[in-house]
Amino acid sequence: MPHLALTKSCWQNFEQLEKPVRNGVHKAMDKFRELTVPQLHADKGLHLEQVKNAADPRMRTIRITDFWRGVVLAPDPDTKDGQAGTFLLVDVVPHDEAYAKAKKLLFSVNSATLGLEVRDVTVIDQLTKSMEIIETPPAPDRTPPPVLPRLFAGVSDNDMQRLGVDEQVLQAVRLLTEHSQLSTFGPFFPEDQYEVLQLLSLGFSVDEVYQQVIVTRRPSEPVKPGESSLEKAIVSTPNRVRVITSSDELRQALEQPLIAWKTFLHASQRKVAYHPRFNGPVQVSGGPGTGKTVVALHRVKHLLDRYPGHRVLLTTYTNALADSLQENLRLVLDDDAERLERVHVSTVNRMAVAQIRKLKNASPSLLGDEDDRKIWRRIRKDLDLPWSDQFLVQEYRNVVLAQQIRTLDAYQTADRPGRGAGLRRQSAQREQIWGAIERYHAETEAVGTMTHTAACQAAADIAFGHPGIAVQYDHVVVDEAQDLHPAQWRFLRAVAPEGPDDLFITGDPHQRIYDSQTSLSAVGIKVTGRSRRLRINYRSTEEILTWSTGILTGAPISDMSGNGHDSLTGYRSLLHGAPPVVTGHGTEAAEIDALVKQVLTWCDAGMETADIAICSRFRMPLLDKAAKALADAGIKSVKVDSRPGPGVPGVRLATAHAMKGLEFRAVAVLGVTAKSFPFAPGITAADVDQVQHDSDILRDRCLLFVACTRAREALAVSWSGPESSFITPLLRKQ
Ligand SMILES: Nc1ncnc2c1ncn2[C@@H]1O[C@H](COP(=O)(O)OP(=O)(O)OP(=O)(O)O)[C@@H](O)[C@H]1O
Repeated sequence: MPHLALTKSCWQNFEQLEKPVRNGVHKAMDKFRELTVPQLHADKGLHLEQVKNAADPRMRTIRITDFWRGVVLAPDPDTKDGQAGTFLLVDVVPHDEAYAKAKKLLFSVNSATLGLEVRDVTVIDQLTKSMEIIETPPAPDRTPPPVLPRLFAGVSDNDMQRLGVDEQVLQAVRLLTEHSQLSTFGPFFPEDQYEVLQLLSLGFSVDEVYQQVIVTRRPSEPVKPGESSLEKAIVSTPNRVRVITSSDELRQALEQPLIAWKTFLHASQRKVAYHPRFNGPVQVSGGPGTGKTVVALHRVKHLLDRYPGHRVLLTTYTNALADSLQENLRLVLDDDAERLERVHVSTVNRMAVAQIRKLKNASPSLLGDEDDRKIWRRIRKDLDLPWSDQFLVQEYRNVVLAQQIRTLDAYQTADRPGRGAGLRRQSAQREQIWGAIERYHAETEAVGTMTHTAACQAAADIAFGHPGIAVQYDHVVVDEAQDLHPAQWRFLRAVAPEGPDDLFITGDPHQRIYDSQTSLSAVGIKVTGRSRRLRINYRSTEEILTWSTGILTGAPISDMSGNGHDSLTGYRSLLHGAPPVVTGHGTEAAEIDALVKQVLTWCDAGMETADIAICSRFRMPLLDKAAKALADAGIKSVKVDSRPGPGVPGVRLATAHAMKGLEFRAVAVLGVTAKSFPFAPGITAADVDQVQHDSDILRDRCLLFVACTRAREALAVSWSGPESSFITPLLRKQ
């Protein structure tokens, strides 16, 4: 019997089809599973027919209803698969459109990745011709235009071929002189070839592109003699094609809403998520929206399937993100109770508190940042210390807690990485600070309070000290890892005993928005040789991405392993849309007025209120004013902190910190002023500690970057009065 496969675009369009058409698809698909190829051809209802004058002689159409047709790619006729091979349902469209589409599509097998690819031959030819016309020499009496350097002049035809760029594409590519032309042409090229060209244009060498694209994608087994390369390509392209193996699978698949990330992983995502076994901790990094969370979810699935009976901890940074992970886990595990039961989803802090509660039979009372700072302020004043409250808070958190320093002697000799203000070893200054720390310990212990970070430290001590009592997991998967403090890492290390597939870590150092600079190796987590990077953004348009990435230009970002710097080189999106709306206003009232108009425009364009988020650095006063103005305009709003479920209507209101990990079709970032980004009271003065000052500024820069990169289709950035210095260079470019 023949097999059936569906392309990603066919799936994506299926949801929009009317019920009778969907029923027609089901009926047609049933026949593909029940009949032999000759029977399929003979079936009157199905009307499987070859398309005349098609660019690809294997193109067929099938009848779905009176007016709708399926566009189908038939197996290669001259191979044994011609009789039992895979039919690919490419799209379901009205009759005339189906024939027009079937005529111009050409499927091929990429010579390097061996993946299936498709192109509209006519469009590429037309684009090439239009470029050639521009190049035609001018009349003899006109001055010839300057010869522009070619975009890919440095890449030989042989190398292009080695990377799978074929003749038709190469002919077009050789005419390109600018990146913008590649962005216009690219989406018409076969996907793997476009990806190769994008990376080359971003400055990656031929060998680097070969490693990144070809090696990751090429199937490990070569095409066997007699096997059809088309057939092999169909099964080797899971990021764009889904092969259906049973009638139940088809029915279930078509009935469920399409969740592209569940089915069509990019090769680089699949390779790491479904890697059979890692010998130790793995780190996956990538810019915003590159699918790190998606990969983490698929890894959980893989671990549950590979290790029956094993238990997995899936952690993230905030409760809101943990809720969303739990929800998505249900989807990726198809609601399978047995596997769901073996996964615990929690924030690290919540786990740590549970750990302490288990041992001490009482919950610690947790100190918020503001209350913690008040304690330090009092101690500073009482002891008449020459340092600021902030200096003391940071010294305790980033040196003492980070390195588990428990005695004056240890503090006197400790390195203080990331701290610029010099404190000599064995000095009276360190002794003075230690006095304050002892006082802090005594005060907080007396009333039984601790910060979340201290709770993680205590929980790690319990876990290491009482292994019998501590909860342990066979595997720990960590999302949003960039902000974890060393104490949190130690706790995670304690709950995940060392071994194969012990820790799977995803994060992005460009989104570090808390004051935690951790080196994984310093907390005993060695990822050398097991570090992977994702580069394609699936969330935002290239326009939003380019603008947002500009906020970080020139800012050195240290990587998670602690061994060097991270970069967004090669980070890109395949989506395109309108550029961000970036506007300064004379007054806050004018900014809020413009916001309400913007939200109404987005709603008029068909967005639900829950698809829209409004964000500012702080809740007060802007978000409250925005909520009131929206209410006056009859638009409901709801705070993200109140954890509204996905079905609750209302524009989402969030502080920039609360936007971490979330995404919306449209995002308005308000109050991007010189006073808010950076927020001076939160920045250590340069003359107090230059290193900490730079790190505080960077943290605020990343915060604005995080807020802007939550937008999928539309981003509006606004301020009143002087704008943030982080965006001034971007305004000059506009
Ligand atoms: N292979 C895929 N196919 C389709 N959509 C995808 C794919 N991978 C990720 N996405 C979508 O891209 C968006 C971003 O994914 P995800 O949240 O996993 O990225 P992330 O790297 O964790 O982002 P961030 O670091 O900004 O929080 C989500 O809407 C997700 O569903």
